[in-house]
Amino acid sequence: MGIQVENLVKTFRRPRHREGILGALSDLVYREYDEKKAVDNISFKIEPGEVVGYLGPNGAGKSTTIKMLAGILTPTSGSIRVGGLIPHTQRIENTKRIGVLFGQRSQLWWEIPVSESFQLLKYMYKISEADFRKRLGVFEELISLSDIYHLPVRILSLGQRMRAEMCAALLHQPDVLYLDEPTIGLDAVVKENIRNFIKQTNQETGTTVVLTTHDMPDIEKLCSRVIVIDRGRVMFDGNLEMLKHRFGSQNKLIVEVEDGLPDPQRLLLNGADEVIQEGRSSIITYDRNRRNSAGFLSDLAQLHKIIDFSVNEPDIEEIIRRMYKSLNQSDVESRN
Ligand SMILES: Nc1ncnc2c1ncn2[C@@H]1O[C@H](COP(=O)(O)OP(=O)(O)OP(=O)(O)O)[C@@H](O)[C@H]1O
Repeated sequence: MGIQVENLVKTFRRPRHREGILGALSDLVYREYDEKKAVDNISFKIEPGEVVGYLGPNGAGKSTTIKMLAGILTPTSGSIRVGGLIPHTQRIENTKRIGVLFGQRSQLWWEIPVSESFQLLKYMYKISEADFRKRLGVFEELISLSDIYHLPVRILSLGQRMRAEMCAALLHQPDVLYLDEPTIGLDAVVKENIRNFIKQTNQETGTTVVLTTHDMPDIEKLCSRVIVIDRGRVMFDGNLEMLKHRFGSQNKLIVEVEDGLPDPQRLLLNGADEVIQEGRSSIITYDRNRRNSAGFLSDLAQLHKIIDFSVNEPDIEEIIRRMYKSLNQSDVESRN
């Protein structure tokens, strides 16, 4: 199922708190409000079966968008179509076709065993006994459920609960899955299990997946495309290769020479963007679209005996960090 979002806006009205006792009394008599545009004219189109990472710094508007896509929040303006439906007006039909997981909040009933939550979901979504059994079998195979199936949710560890939450979100075999921070707070092994589960579900059932995350391996492992937002606006929409090309052209050459340290000024004159010396190593940062490691190495070899060297390309974590930094810089520039 595809998703179409056009000129989406969500403005929140927040009561303004005036300072001091007089301020508090005035607040009681006459409330003033601040407006916050959490989502500011966002448009994108997601094809059926795509796995899209919806990224951005804290407070960028990711959760607000997901809540509008899921029909939990009503947009201030703009339009959303999920498989042709308008989520906030056709809530019931829409809910049947989507699965939602908010990593920070539980969708399961706290006091009752996972198995009974699943029975309730089976009833709510009118899942046949045969389909129910079949899906439990798939979940068991992909993520293993039997160890926690009869335990009440409140006694589950975070990792155990997230396994149950993922299965609960997928029990009715939704066409679209919205995941808000699905791996937050999990240990490395559970994270990897959850990622595999999402990937296999997408591959086997063609479920469209939109996920927000601050976890870079989630993105690398899962997302064929990323949409990056900042202060409610789309800053980048494309595949990871495009993102790497735009923000990941800086390589690091790490060199160790026999006789002391090379002259940083000379390296900077030769086109290095930055030279950091740590112990016996020199870390030379350069833009690989303009320079290459061979150039630096041959120049260094004229004056030094090179003992060791390596070249590091930036990983996705570094690329996103640079992108967020450049978003902040453009903010500072536009304010000046
Ligand atoms: N119910 C609300 N009332 C008022 N303001 C809100 C409400 N929900 C979110 N906001 C504000 O809207 C902005 C976007 O919030 P949102 O939760 O969508 O960000 P986010 O990108 O998901 O952030 P994070 O990565 O920290 O989860 C923030 O400034 C937030 O304070």
